[in-house]
Parts: sequence; structure tokens; C-alpha cells
Amino acid sequence: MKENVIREYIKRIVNAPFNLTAIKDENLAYYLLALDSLIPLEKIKLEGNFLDVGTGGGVPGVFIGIAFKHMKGLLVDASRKKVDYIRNTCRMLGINNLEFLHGRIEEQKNLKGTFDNVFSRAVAELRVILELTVPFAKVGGRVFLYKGREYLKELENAKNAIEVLKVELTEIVEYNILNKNRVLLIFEKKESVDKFPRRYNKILKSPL
Ligand SMILES: C[S@@+](CC[C@H](N)C(=O)[O-])C[C@H]1O[C@@H](n2cnc3c(N)ncnc32)[C@H](O)[C@@H]1O
Repeated sequence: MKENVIREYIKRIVNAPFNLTAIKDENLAYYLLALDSLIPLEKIKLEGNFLDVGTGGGVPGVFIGIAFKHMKGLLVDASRKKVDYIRNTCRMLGINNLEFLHGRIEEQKNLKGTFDNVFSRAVAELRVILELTVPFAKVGGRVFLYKGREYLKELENAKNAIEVLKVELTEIVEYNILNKNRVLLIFEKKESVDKFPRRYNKILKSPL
């Protein structure tokens, strides 16, 4: 049942009338988008609400919404075209535990500290995406970041960000999709720090 909905969603994003994903084969997209989103969560107990930062074609947010129907999610992206398309697609498929917001995440100050779980995949290097995600988690909440095999170098560069944003790396889930090494980095937010996220040009000019 869930797999049918996932496959139907994949079909619609692969065949979108504009470039929503670079993957043009539905079966490949099932592995590289849907299973990539869900396999590392298999042994994780998820409760509460969630945010997906830079969801693009709905990755991982739509798949999490389908697999974890008891959770309410907010999917945010800076591209209006993408947000409109995935919102309509989810409505057509009856996926109704998700909400969608067009905008830059760093401008959504009203959402700070309001999510139990914050996800992001393929949006920015670790120290940058930490600044764009951690402020939106509740204290005690978790941030889940999907990364590739280069994650150790990114972790090294993110030492200061981890300290300044008051998060702790609590788990590294290593997994494999079609012979690609993947990891899900799981952080827990220990304290809230008011001044983040900064404006985007500031983040890029002087990353934490
Ligand atoms: C490479 S795509 C990845 C999309 C999806 N997460 C995935 O894994 O396929 C990056 C997306 O992040 C969005 N994005 C980048 N910076 C953002 C920001 N500051 N706030 C919201 N969305 C952002 C872009 O519009 C784009 O759709």
C-alpha cells in the first residue's frame, strides 16, 4: 500500500513538466530517492512533528510523510515552482499529513524551536546546513542530515558549528544504496542559541 503510493509519487516527480529531479528512470529514483530517504530510518523511533529543509522534489519529506503517517510534516523550499508541484501531487495522492511552504528557511523566524525532528538532504555542506536546520529544532529535538561518503571531512570542518549551535552528534547510521556509501548523521539539540540562523549571504561569507 505504502509502496504503491511511493511509486505513484516517484512517477509524477520523474515525469514532472520541468526538471524536478535529475533522475529520469522511475526504478532508479525509487532506490536513490525513496529508499535513500527511508532505509536509514528503519531502526529509529520517530515521534512528533518534522520539518524538511530544502525539500526540492519532496526528498526526504514526502517519503517520511508516507511511511510515518502519524507524523505531521512541513516541507520548505526556496523554489515556488517545486513547492507548488509537490503540494499538488501530494493532494492528488491523498497524502494529507504534510504542509508546504515556499520561502528561504533562514527567513522563517516564527518556526524557530518548533520541531521535534528536522531533516535535510543535499542542500549544503554540513556546517552550513547545521545553521539552517538546528535553530528550528526544539531543545531535545533531533536533526537528521543525509550525507555521502565525504562526510568525515565535512564533520571535521563542522566542529565549530557543532559547538556554537549546541548540538551533539549522537548517531551515525551507515547504509548502502545501489553500492553507494551513504550516512545519516543524527544530532541532538542541547540548548537554544538565539542569534541563528544568520542571513544567507552572511552564512556563506563566514560559515561557522
Ligand atoms: C539539490 S536540491 C535537493 C532537494 C532534495 N532535498 C533532494 O535531496 O533531492 C536543493 C534544494 O534546496 C533548496 N534550498 C537551498 N537553500 C535553501 C534555503 N535557504 N531555504 C529553503 N530552500 C533552500 C533549493 O531550492 C533546492 O530545491
